[in-house]
Amino acid sequence: MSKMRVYEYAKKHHVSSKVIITKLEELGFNVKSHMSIIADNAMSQLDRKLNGGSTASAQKVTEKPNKSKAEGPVNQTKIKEKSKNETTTTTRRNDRNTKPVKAKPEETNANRRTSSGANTNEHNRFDSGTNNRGGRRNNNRNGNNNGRNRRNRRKGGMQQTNRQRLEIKLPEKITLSGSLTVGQFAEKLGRPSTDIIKKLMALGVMATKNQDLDKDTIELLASDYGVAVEEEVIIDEASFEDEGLGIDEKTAVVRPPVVTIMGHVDHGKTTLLDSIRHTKVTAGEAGGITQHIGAYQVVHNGKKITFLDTPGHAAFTTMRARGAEITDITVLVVAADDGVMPQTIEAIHHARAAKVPIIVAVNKIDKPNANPDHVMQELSEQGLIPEDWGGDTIFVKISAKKGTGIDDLLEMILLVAEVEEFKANPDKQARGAVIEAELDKGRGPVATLLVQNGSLHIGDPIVVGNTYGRVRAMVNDVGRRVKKAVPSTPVEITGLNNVPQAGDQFVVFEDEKKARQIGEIRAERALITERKETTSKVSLDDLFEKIKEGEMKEINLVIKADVQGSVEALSGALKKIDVDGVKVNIIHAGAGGISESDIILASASNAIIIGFNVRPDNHAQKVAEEEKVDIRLYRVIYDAIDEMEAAMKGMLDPEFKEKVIGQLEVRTTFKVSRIGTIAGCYVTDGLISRDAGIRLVRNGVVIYEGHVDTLKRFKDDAKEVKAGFECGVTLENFNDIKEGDTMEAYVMEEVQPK
Ligand SMILES: Nc1nc2c(ncn2[C@@H]2O[C@H](COP(=O)(O)OP(=O)(O)OP(=O)(O)O)[C@@H](O)[C@H]2O)c(=O)[nH]1
Repeated sequence: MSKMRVYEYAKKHHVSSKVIITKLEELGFNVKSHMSIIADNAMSQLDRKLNGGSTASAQKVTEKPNKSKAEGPVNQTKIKEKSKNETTTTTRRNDRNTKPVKAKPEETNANRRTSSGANTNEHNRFDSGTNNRGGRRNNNRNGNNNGRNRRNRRKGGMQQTNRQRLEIKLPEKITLSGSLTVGQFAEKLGRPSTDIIKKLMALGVMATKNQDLDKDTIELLASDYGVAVEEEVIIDEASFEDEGLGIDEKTAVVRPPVVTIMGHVDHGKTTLLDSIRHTKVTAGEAGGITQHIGAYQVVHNGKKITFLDTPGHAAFTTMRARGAEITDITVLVVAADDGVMPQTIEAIHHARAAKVPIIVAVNKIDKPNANPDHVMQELSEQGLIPEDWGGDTIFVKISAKKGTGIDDLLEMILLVAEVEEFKANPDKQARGAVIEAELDKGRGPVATLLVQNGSLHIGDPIVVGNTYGRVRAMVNDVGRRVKKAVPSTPVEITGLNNVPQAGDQFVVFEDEKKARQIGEIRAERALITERKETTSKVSLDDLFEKIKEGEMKEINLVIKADVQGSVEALSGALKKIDVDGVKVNIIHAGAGGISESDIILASASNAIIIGFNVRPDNHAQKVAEEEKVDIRLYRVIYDAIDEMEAAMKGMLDPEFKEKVIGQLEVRTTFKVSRIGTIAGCYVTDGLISRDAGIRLVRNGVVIYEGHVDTLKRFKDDAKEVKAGFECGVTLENFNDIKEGDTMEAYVMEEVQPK
């Protein structure tokens, strides 16, 4: 029996949720709301109570025996219901004759087949004529010769029709996209519609020629004729992201690896990129190295490596958030004099979420206080164990500033590339992603593309994100005009009708007309999507639906908390939740406020953010809204765990949701002996009201949560103060307010269940 919520059950039985809640309470079950799931034992008792002892479906059948005549598409559920219906009726008759008949329709048919002795043809399993006769035979067995004669006459006629039908050859397979009407299905089979209608009747479904059949029913009927059903593959060329890069393993050849450099602030990412570029880009190339197109290629030992010239994980994950997976290898730069820092860990999590191998570059080894062993030790704790210590992570000691170890690093990148075997088909039409794009005053839209498969040529008709055009000019990373770009090559192109976005994907089409058509469709779709503000991102509210529909087997979480201890406690507890075999997967956990980087990571990995005693800053909040990332904030660890578990079980209480109504900055404070600390605030966004809930935030961490005690405009009490105005605020039982703190005003709003 599948799980059902109270309202679903009520709907099924055409009564109000209240009736069901009352009945459940009468049965001694505690029901929270109409959203509550009915336990299996409760459901069976409820079924009995509602139906006076019979099952729910039997009751329904008794009341409405001809429900199948109702309009609407025929589907398997209806058939199953009808089969039950049929069965119930038969059982009753047989009860009277004290001859019980097996319940399942197949078995009834099997009986019929055996008793008729002749027809073992699978194709006629559901033949309505025979099936009805089966029922009649039971009734007529007590010596009704008229019935038998009639049956024999019909049987003769039937055999003749079957012979005629055999002459019309059935197709081996039929194709379908979505549903078909009875008439269309019959036409595909080369059979009269009446045949199909009869078969449906045998299944207890009354259908007309124009009635829609769903896919399952079509498959069922077709298999009865021994005909296979194939889904028609409609290639939506405008949704090329779904097609992947189209790499053909058989003809694929090795391509250069694409490398991204990540690491903590000031650990030397830019210096390393510059150092590689200076030492490796051949001097004397036209344009030299003045050109910057967001990526460059170097040659080491005769082999090419492509570097993305935008250090930092923000760029990396923004790409991923847009669906582009372009990095093959991550070089994690860690300064030997500083060791593992928060962004080092973040970078590890970003790379892991993207399933990209990591090479560690221990930088600044020229410094007197450099301690590479310490870095190795710290990274081992993060699961990156050096090869020297028995692990499988490559560590290279470098000085980006002095150029030490750069060759070793490149050597190692090539080694990883060799092991991973990055391949592409240079002979295909090009596909890839946008690294950067901008509007150039003179040249119009300019985009740096990374060719990921195939080769890009001058003149190629192209669709890039929601833009299109023809590759007018193509320039490589050293400023040279080129006619062709093979896989893993970054090139800057002109000729697009608009500016695409970083991370957008591109595809070359056979002709310009097609490219234009596809580009326009995509632009239009993007506009509609933007208008609808639709999102496929997961939120705690819709988690259960996704689990139920089998869409989710893993729930990705980003956890942020005020201190490391809470991070560990919360991560540990959340990881243990296991509902319906769905696993909680923590892709990043760290101490500190919720930053834009957290949001982008969550967006790229379709994760929910769990914040404990922390808040997103204003910018992060805006990005979260844009990216539709669900942020859940808690002050009690158990609330977080309970809510996550409830959401996974579909029991999330949807009644109230917090709505932030305003943001305030504390600009000064006054201490008044009898009153306490008065915060002189400026409302930066929205408003604050007298009855609002307040959160006091210091450096991204929630210091206080409670209520406004007094709210004043100058000396007068105020009901609310809007953005752009100053006010005096005191908080209930709290005085530790400091200049520079921020306040978040919120109210609780009732949410209508979906
Ligand atoms: N001694 C020494 N200094 C280095 C080395 N690599 C980088 N630095 C210095 O470290 C500082 C930061 O280097 P950057 O390359 O800007 O670091 P980054 O990681 O790109 O920094 P952000 O862009 O701010 O994230 C600069 O002053 C560099 O000169 C090195 O190998 N040795």
